[in-house]
Amino acid sequence: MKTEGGSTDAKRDAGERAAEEAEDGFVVGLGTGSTTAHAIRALGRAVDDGLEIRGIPTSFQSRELALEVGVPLTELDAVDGVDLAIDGADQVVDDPDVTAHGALIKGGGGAHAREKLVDAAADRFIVVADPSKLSDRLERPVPLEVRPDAHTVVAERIRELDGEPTLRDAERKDGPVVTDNGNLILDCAFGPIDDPDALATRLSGIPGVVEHGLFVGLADATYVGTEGSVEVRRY
Ligand SMILES: O=C(CO)[C@H](O)[C@H](O)COP(=O)(O)O
Repeated sequence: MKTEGGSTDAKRDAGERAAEEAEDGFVVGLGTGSTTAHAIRALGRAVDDGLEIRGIPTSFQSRELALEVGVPLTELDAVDGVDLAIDGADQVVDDPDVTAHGALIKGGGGAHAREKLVDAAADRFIVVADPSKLSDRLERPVPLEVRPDAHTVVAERIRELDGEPTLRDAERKDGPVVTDNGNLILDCAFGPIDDPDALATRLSGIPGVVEHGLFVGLADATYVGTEGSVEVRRY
């Protein structure tokens, strides 16, 4: 379930601007997706120019790209902390008048379990986005990474919460998407989500759910590329 739309230039502007926040000695969380890929490429160029960082990939995709562009890698359990995480989002609440301002839906690439681990561990978590991701509330389906043997019982619990679960199908492979962790993805439509924090708590409590794609209270800022400039939302 990749987010559709969004200009490449806007994504590049956001990603490259966020990469400028990395400093010598930083451990940097490397998110997943097309917007973050611009940040990883910019970090690779900065490393070529002498910046000394280590990256923690959040997916097979971000690991491969980091290796390709020369960002030295480490692991979450091999470092004392994460200084900065840069990651994309599928939807971002952009309304300073609501408590959910800055809450996210992630997992369009099925990488949200590792992304949440790394983003939550970071001293500073910057979301990179183009304007198509901004919304006054979260309403896209929420991806749930679920254990393969649990997908039918989790789907039933989602229906009890008035959600509509859909097992994510793979493209160019018969059957479902299998995550980097060997699990399945249920995309769960709840309609407009008035209280993401409350829904996040309920989803976390369902046995068999490895991780859900609601990121509430985690982001420190969103860098929004607007084709030529970058608007910064701080939380
Ligand atoms: O959460 C994610 C992957 O699980 C991505 O960050 C999210 O889907 C945004 O991707 P893109 O920058 O390609 O629009």
